[in-house]
Amino acid sequence: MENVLVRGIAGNMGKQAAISVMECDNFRLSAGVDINASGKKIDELPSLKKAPSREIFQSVERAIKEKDLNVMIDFTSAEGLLQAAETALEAGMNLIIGTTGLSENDREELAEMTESRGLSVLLAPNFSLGAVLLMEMSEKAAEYFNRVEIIEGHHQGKDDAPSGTSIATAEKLSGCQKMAGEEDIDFTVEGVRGGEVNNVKIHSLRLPGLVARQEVILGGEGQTLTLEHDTTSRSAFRPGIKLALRSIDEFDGFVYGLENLL
Ligand SMILES: NC(=O)C1=CN([C@@H]2O[C@H](COP(=O)(O)OP(=O)(O)OC[C@H]3O[C@@H](n4cnc5c(N)ncnc54)[C@H](OP(=O)(O)O)[C@@H]3O)[C@@H](O)[C@H]2O)C=CC1
Ligand SMILES: O=C(O)C1=N[C@H](C(=O)O)C[C@H](O)C1
Repeated sequence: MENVLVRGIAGNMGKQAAISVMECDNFRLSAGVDINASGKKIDELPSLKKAPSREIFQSVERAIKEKDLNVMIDFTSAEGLLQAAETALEAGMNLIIGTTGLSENDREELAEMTESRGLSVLLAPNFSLGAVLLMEMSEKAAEYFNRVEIIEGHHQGKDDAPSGTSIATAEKLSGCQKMAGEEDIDFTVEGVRGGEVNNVKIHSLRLPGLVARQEVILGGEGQTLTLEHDTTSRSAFRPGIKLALRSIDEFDGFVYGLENLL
């Protein structure tokens, strides 16, 4: 039986991660970490009433002192993530990270600290299988189109933009921009053409009523192709989190993207 710590357990996704652990044989929900909920028990959190009555700690250091832990799942924010990851790796834990907002440098640092300790880390910007398939299909479609742009939409509480998923998608599609380069347009409103990752334009919506969505729109001579994925409930992320848990002992080193486990 492997003991799992969920960091960010009181948040939207921490709860989904906790339920995923409870639904996986051979894994036990042993503890949580969360800034504001520390001192409470997991089963005191709304929507986790059926969870085991285990402690929520203030920090990973504290959790490690009190518990024997094998895996950490992280859904928090980019700030402080590398430090927490290093502490968990130092204690010999494998990591599943869903937190977004990390830079390319952060990813490289994570990869280095993973390899040097011979442990396993999965960093996945999206655990919903549909979103992962959308990325894969977009990459295939991009072979046949000249241009591509991404529109991503999320709830207003999201603290990073553009989304981790859109960044990962743009990184897969950069080869598509055969006619890339600044358009010959007078921009009367600054920023109106969106932001850019690897030459791919990304437009970010933040609106009440949205959970998460992404459109990849490819343009070619006389036609466009639109691939769209909508997450209407965060339960969509659970099958991917469970897949990550069941796979965590089957690979070594740093893996970026759930598609590598499919
Ligand atoms: N990979 C994927 O499939 C998905 C990834 N995400 C990503 O997951 C992350 C979390 O999203 P979401 O659950 O919606 O966010 P929430 O704000 O709902 O949850 C985050 C939780 O983590 C806590 N927290 C933040 N920083 C720390 C810290 N340093 N130590 C301990 N606890 C901390 C927060 O506490 P407090 O509220 O007090 O700050 C909060 O309870 C985001 O980066 C988001 O983009 C989201 C959905 C899917
Ligand atoms: O913050 C969210 O909600 C989500 N974040 C991830 C991202 O940034 O891509 C995944 C999903 O879109 C939900």
